[in-house]
Amino acid sequence: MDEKKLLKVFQETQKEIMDVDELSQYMEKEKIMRTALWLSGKKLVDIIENKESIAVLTEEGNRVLEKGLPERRIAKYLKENNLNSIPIKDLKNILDKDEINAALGNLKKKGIAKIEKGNIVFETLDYEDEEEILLAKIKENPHLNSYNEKERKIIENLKKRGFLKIDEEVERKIKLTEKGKEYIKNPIEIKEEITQLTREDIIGGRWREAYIRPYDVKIPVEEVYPAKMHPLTRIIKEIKEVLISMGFKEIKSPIVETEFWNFDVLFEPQDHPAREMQDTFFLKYPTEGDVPEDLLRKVKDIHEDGTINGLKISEGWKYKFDENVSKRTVLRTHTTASSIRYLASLSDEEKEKPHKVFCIGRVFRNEAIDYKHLPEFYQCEGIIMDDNVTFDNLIGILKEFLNRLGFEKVRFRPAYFPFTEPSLEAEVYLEGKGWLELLGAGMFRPEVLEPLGIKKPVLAWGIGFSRLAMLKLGLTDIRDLHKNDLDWLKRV
Ligand SMILES: N[C@@H](Cc1ccccc1)C(=O)O
Repeated sequence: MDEKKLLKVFQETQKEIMDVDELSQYMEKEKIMRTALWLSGKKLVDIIENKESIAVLTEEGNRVLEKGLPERRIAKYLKENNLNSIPIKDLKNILDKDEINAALGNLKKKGIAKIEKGNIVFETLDYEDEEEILLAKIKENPHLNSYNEKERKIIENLKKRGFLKIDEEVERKIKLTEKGKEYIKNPIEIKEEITQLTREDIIGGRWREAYIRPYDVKIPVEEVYPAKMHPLTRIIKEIKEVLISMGFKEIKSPIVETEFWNFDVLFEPQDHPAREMQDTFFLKYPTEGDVPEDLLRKVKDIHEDGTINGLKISEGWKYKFDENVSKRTVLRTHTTASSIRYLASLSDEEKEKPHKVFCIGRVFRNEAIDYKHLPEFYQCEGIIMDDNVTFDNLIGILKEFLNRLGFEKVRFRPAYFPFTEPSLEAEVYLEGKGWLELLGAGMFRPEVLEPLGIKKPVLAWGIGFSRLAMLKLGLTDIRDLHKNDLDWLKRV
């Protein structure tokens, strides 16, 4: 209906081309462009855009218009006080500090006053100032192309002085095409139109007579940015949904961890290089954490000589285990600490049942910050405990998991972790980037499971989640994940 209305305006005014201002006498302004776009899609009109520079007075410029330029304010002051000169040092009573220098310079440049022995001496107090005149003119007519060269120079100066800024304005005209001209030769009948079908329309039968307007989803509209979750939160949610749909249950564990849970229980020897300063954040407060004594003894035996309750199951690491090291506190370096805490928490009865759990959380490593390293990042970790689960099952599950996260090509290669055997690393293929390492996995070693009294095999995997988030969001710098750049957040 609006389209017909607009064409009817052309028909009645017998004009061929009209701008938005003219048309707004006949139609609401917001509707004009939308309607014109629709008509131009039907080749009935052309939209002609004209970019034009306009000068807009700044807040300061408006003030000047009201009170005069700083140099004028000096002149006014002198006039009111029947003077024709003033010491420079007294200017601070009339002007702001930052106006003084410019005012002095301009008085001299414009030949309005001279400076003699620290005094400003005016030739005349009633002078015309081109800058003031032009400022007033621009307020009336901001279109730059209506000013001549000399005026433009002045405008340039007003801009430098901060009284104006130059903006670009797009002027749009709507012009009938040949097809449009043909169309308006015939009478235009405007029928009642339904844009939103209501219950009353349906019951009352109005739908039968009125024209029901179809949607045109191609009409450009202003972009809107609805409120949304941070992309990282969104991906965490997505991963959780995938894992929950695969039958996993979520677990959590503390960020401040003892070396015992972060390393010892995982059969990482106490002199393992990963514990060294460069990787682990050791905490000053609290210095020590609680460690279950019974388990501590078992873990100590396994580390020292590979025995469990006096039974030798492994070579062990053959060194002197230090219980004080176990109690030291660290920021957890991996979420495997959560998995192992979960296994240790199972009662005898629960140990008879199968378990599938996962944990997503922050982990910390003392690494130099660069495009792919942050000292704090996310990991997502999962375990499956059940009779007869095998390494093949692990590969199958990981393939499924990675596929569901949107990675189609996945490959595995052997790897080493102190707590799993066999171990593997999974890589995913990304178009244009090649193979990228994404996760580590394996079957917990007997040295890990036996002290916990777990007899069933346990599959475990840990995924570098921040990395995954980067890949999914198409970022090349991990720092961008946390920069909270609003433009990026709006779009992503
Ligand atoms: N925790 C290991 C990943 C891993 C988890 C579970 C099993 C094997 C490996 C890491 O941080 O790199």
